[in-house]
Order: sequence, then structure tokens, then C-alpha cells
Amino acid sequence: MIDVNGVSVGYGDQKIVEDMNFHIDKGEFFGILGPNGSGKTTLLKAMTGLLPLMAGVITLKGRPLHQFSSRELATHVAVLPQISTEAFSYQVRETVMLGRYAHQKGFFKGTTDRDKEMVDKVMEQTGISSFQYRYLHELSGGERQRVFLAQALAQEPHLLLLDEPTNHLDLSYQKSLLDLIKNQTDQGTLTVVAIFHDLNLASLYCDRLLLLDQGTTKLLNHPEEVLKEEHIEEVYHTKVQKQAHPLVAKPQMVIVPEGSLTENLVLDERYMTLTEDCILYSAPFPLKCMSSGIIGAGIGWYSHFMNRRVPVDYDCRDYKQDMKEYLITKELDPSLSVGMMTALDLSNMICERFEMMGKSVFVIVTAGVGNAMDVSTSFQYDIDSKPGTINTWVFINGNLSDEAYIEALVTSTEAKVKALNDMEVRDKRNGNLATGTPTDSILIASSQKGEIEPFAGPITPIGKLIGKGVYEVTKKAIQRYMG
Ligand SMILES: Nc1ncnc2c1ncn2[C@@H]1O[C@H](COP(=O)(O)OP(=O)(O)OP(=O)(O)O)[C@@H](O)[C@H]1O
Repeated sequence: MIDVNGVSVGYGDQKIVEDMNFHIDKGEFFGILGPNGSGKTTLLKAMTGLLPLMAGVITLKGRPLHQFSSRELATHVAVLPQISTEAFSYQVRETVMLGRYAHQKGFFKGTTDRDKEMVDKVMEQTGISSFQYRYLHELSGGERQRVFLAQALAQEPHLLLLDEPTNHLDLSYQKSLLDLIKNQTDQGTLTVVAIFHDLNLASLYCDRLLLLDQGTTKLLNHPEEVLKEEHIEEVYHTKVQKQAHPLVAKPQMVIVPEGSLTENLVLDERYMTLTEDCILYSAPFPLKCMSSGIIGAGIGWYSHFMNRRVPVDYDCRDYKQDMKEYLITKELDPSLSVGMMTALDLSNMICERFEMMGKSVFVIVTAGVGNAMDVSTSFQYDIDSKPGTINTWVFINGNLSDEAYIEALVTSTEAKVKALNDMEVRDKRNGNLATGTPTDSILIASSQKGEIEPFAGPITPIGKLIGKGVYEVTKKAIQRYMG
């Protein structure tokens, strides 16, 4: 669709963008990223044919841009520039109709039914029909942005060039605008080049991203490749953290506010309360957790950790809701809590802190092993989910990478199995050494302070502490359970 070959461009004799080379395919959603002043708008202006090139050539459908008349170019390309706040005296509908100019034919260039239909359609799509007879200067920034987008769409372009299209738009209009455009690129009827400041929106909607650094190409690739912490930190000179979007396979980047990493309280027994009906650990700050709790499962930040004792014959259909209500009776916010259940007498709980080389972990285990089983033979039996559970909580004073979370989980599980074996806990069905119970739960919770721990297997200090800690605490908990 569009080729940029050896392009340098700038103002006067000052080169701003240098030696750009890329090709954008028909139907592609192409994002341009970069810090303020890195040359994004200058490059986009060059692609509209507005700025004379200092070197190189830009071709649209194989023809150099400068060979198109402005009217002819307008039938192919529409532009949504950065909208300034100057006073506008046009009516909304008139403004959108201006987008039809290049399609109007003949000496008088009258408005056709097709023009009116198109204008109505794009006003509907951008949600501006209800104020089509108002004047632009009476509108909010976001409403005005949508009017100019409607004008660009009314042009029925093959290529749409957008300079910060979501600027001024609220969350819902950001999504509907980008969904609308993405739908057209997916159908192959539109190619989009858009400048983004929001890296997360760029990641969600763009097929490829061009990352500019001081007028040159830092990277041009798929979002997964471009949005790596090291690249973004190098170009934007700010600390970011990459994480997975919870529902879509696209990376998301979050900034880390100054001062949020300074507290240095050690996670230990001070924050734990044991009563007859629950073990509650209320951390002094939110912890990043990976767990299989009844609520608060998966990865998230939580402050309260509840191991609730339920009767042996507990049978609640809606146990999630039941757990939420229970937390509320304890004056805890369910959205900040991880909740687990056990039928065990909680006086059987064991907890202990383990420390080595300035690092530490605090482990809490409740081990009801009456229903213990050998996982490798579980497929042979119809196992009901009778209470009888090992709940393992590992609180880590450290800063775990994603890999380290997974390894902490593996290390804890291995240590638990070793404790069961050494305590000769057996599967009553076949006499085999047990590996766990049918309903074991685990929580890895980390303070995320200090130096990053890239791994947490038994080769690392944190892994050694988890291995020793979970093994010893589980063994003692089994011993106490067995009396
Ligand atoms: N009309 C102009 N005349 C001279 N210099 C300009 C002009 N427009 C922009 N510049 C300069 O070119 C450089 C790049 O500007 P450009 O607008 O392309 O950056 P950008 O990456 O789009 O920035 P932002 O994120 O702030 O919108 C800046 O240093 C800017 O001052």
C-alpha cells in the first residue's frame, strides 16, 4: 500500500527524521510510537505529502506521492491531525460533509444522495448524529475529535493517517473508535497508520509498531517484540513493567510511580492472627500473589489472606459468594483478599520464618492428610472432594520475576511431596506413598521489593529457602495432624 524508502524529512534545513525505510501492507494497522519530539508527527506529515522530503521517496500504490494532485490524493488518503483548540465556526454536519469534497464531481460539485448517506453513516458510527447541527466551538474536545474522525471516514479513504486518534476521548469512545477502525482493517478495506502515546492501546490494536528514537528507527516489529521493558526504558528513559493482558494475548506496559517501592517491612508472623474459625494474614502493604484460592485466584495484588475453617460436611453450592460474605463479616474487602477453606482444626497450623543471606520467607501450612492420594493413580478412582486439604502459603520478602513465581510454585510443590513421602503418608486406596490431597491449594505472595529475583528454583537463595521452609513446615504440620 505505502512504501517509505530512505526518507529524511524536517523543517528548513533541519533534519528531524532520518533514513526511514518501511513498507505497510494493505489492511495493516501500523502504529508509530516514540517520546515527545521524536519525529512522529513529522513522519506522518511526510506520509500525507504535506512536507517536502529532504531525501528518499514515499510511494502510494507504487506511485510517488508528489505525482498525485491534492484532490486525487484525497480519494485515497484521509488524515486526522492533532486537533488544536482554536475556535471553529462550522456546523458539525457541514464539517463532516467537507470530507466528501474529493468525491464531488462536475462544475457545481453539488451534494449527492450518496454523499448524504455516507455522512449520516459515519456520524452514526462516531456517535455524533445527535449534535450534528451544533457548532464546533460549542463542543467538548472529545466530541470535536469524533467530528474530525467522521470527516476523515466520510472521505472513504483506503489509507487513514491518524495523529493521536484517542487524544481527548473517554475510555468508551477510545474503544469504540479503535474497534471501528480495526474492523475495517481486518476486512482489508482500510489501511491505518496511527501515532500513539498510549503503549497499551497500540499493543492491543496494531499489527506492527514503529518505535522512533530521536528521529531514527529504534525498532519495527510486532507489539510483543517492541514492547519489552528494556526497549521502552531505553527510549522513554522511565521505568516500566511489562505484564500480560488478562484476556487478550497482547503485552501491556505499566509505569511504576516514584516512591512506591520504598517501604521495607519484613513479612513475618506479626501480621498473622489465628482464631478458631480462621487464619488471617493481613499484610502491611499489598503483595503480588499467584494462588489457587477460592477467591483471589491467579495473579493479582492482595492484602488479606484468609484460610477459613468450614465443617466437615460443608456443602455450599455458591462457595465463592459464601466466602465473600464471610470476608465482609470480618470487615475485609473481598477484592483485596485471597480466600481458601479447610476442614482442619486450625490449632494444627504450623508457621515459621526462614532466613538466609539477607533474604527470607514466611511459610504457613495446614495439612489435613486424611484423604491423601497418589496423583499418578488418581485416574483409577472416583474421588469425591471430601475435606482434607493441604493449604500452603509462602510469603516471600523479595522481588520475583514471572519465571520466579512459576518456579516458586514448582519448588513449593516438590518440597510438599518430599515432606509427605518422608512422613510416609499413604493413599488409603492402594497403599502408595501420597503426593498430596485431591484439593490442595497454594499461595505464593511476594513483597516485590528490592533486587529482582529472576528465578526461584533450588539453585537460588529464595528457592533454597522455599524448599527448606515448605518441607519443614509441612512435615511438622503432618506430624501435628497425625498426633
Ligand atoms: N513546523 C516546525 N518547524 C520547525 N520545527 C518543528 C516544526 N514542527 C515540529 N518541529 C520540531 O521537530 C521535532 C519533532 O516534532 P514532532 O512534532 O514530529 O514530534 P512528535 O514525536 O510528534 O512529538 P509529540 O509526541 O510531542 O507530538 C521537534 O523538536 C519539534 O520542535
